[in-house]
Amino acid sequence: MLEERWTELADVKDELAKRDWFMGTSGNLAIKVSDHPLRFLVTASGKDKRKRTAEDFLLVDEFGHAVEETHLKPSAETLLHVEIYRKTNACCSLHVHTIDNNVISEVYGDNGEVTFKGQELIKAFDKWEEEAVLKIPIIRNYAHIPTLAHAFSEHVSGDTGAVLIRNHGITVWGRNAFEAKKILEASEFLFRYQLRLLEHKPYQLFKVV
Ligand SMILES: CSC[C@@H](O)[C@@H](O)C(=O)COP(=O)(O)O
Ligand SMILES: [Zn+2]
Repeated sequence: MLEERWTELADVKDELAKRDWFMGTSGNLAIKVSDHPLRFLVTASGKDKRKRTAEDFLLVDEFGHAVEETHLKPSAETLLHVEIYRKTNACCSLHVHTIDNNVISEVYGDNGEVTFKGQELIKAFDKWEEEAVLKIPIIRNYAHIPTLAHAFSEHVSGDTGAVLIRNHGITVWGRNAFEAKKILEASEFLFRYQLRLLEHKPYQLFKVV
């Protein structure tokens, strides 16, 4: 089980790396290994997530603490992943910093959310109705991680979801690695689309959907 999950997460990490979504040492990923007790693999802190090594992940508990003695440190943002597994049935959570998600979070940050409507890729969020509306919350970026995790937690519900952290990045979750990656890719598509649209129709910025 542990090995399977490790490989699954390492494969997703490689795919996101191919898209160049791990600038600097940014980004962190997690995958659930067991429910009772809660155990999940999370990326080790401060690493270049574009590299694949035997020390990429470590197993942590429901507090985000390493389960075994190790020189590795869990991701600085492990508490956000803890909130996801504490509050939902999600099994995988992904966090990336991209230029697009940062710009979107700044442009729409004062609204506390960004809204999408009439875009086919909204279906990736399991919204199949004709005029589906997708709202992605945008929270403030706190340097103090327990405070950030608390603010983040208010928007964590449902087994799939996404939250933007202003001028920082996005964290998404899904029932498995495939679904979390789908949500992440769809979000980044929508952000790029919205930014391109604003170049051509700047008034869209002020339109309330
Ligand atoms: C130096 S990059 C940004 C980090 O502060 C953080 O936001 C991040 O995404 C990666 O931190 P990490 O502790 O490696 O999981
Ligand atoms: Zn981050």
